[in-house]
Amino acid sequence: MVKADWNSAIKQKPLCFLLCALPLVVLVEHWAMFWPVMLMVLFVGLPHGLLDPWIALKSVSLKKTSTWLFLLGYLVLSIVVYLGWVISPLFSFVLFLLVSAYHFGADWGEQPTRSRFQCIGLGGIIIALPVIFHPAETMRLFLLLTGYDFSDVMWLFVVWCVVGTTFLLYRPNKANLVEGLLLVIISAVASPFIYFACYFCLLHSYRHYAEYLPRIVSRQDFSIRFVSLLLIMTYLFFIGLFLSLESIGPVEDKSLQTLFWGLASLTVPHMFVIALSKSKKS
Ligand SMILES: CC1=C(/C=C/C(C)=C/C=C/C(C)=C/C=C/C=C(C)/C=C/C=C(C)/C=C/C2=C(C)CCCC2(C)C)C(C)(C)CCC1
Ligand SMILES: [Fe+2]
Repeated sequence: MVKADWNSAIKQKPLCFLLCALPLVVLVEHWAMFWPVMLMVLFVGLPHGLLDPWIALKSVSLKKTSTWLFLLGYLVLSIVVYLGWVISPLFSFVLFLLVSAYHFGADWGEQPTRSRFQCIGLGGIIIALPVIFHPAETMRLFLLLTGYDFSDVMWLFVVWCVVGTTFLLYRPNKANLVEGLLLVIISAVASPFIYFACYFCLLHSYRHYAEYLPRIVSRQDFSIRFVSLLLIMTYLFFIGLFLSLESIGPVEDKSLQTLFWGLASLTVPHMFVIALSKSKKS
């Protein structure tokens, strides 16, 4: 895709999705979009991790691991990350941002074209945009998730975004540039959560399904029943998390806490799997 011309760059499916989302984001009141968008994250974005067992167990390093051992490891790692968040929310949050940036940045290129450091920089653009356009609302969400006020270090996000943009412009890929531009527009007009959902579902998760799903469903070991079981387990995990949280403030805030804490717990094992699959020969 590096040498693609503008014409094919703007015909990429994720770009079409973002273009379709744009009028909705501009025209519909954001409070009215909260629950539909939350459902989109839960039913479109969240399940993209369900392909992880099929991706991981095909990789060279885990080929001989039993499925149950893999699932247990995945679950234990998610719980450890969640407990880390309970013990030290600040440290875990910073780690979550860095790990997410790497995971998101990899959407815009990975080794050998981009180093890990560059991926973290590129992913920083995605994370920093709502901080830049909606500082008060984003700081409120960060406070909700960690109990810490990040207003004094907001400039770090600006620096992160500038570094990421430099990487994006250096050796530019036209599709990535158009995507970046659309994300800037959406982050400027949408609330941070709606912007995140657009990126997470329409771009990140779509790419993941497009890359892995056709190969996986054609395999003999793919089972709809097993995926459904994992999906039910995931929703039970989220429902348990929601019920275990103390209810202070509106139910929307509690749902956002559940969503981001849940995603943070799943991010580390999910990232390991993707890193394994990208480490070639999987
Ligand atoms: C397989 C398996 C399973 C499942 C899994 C899954 C389902 C996964 C998923 C995964 C996933 C699904 C992942 C995700 C990730 C995500 C992320 C990584 C995110 C991030 C985010 C961020 C970073 C954000 C930020 C912010 C905020 C917070 C606020 C507003 C603004 C902003 C946007 C900036 C289970 C456990 C059942 C069991 C075992 C096996
Ligand atoms: Fe992902």
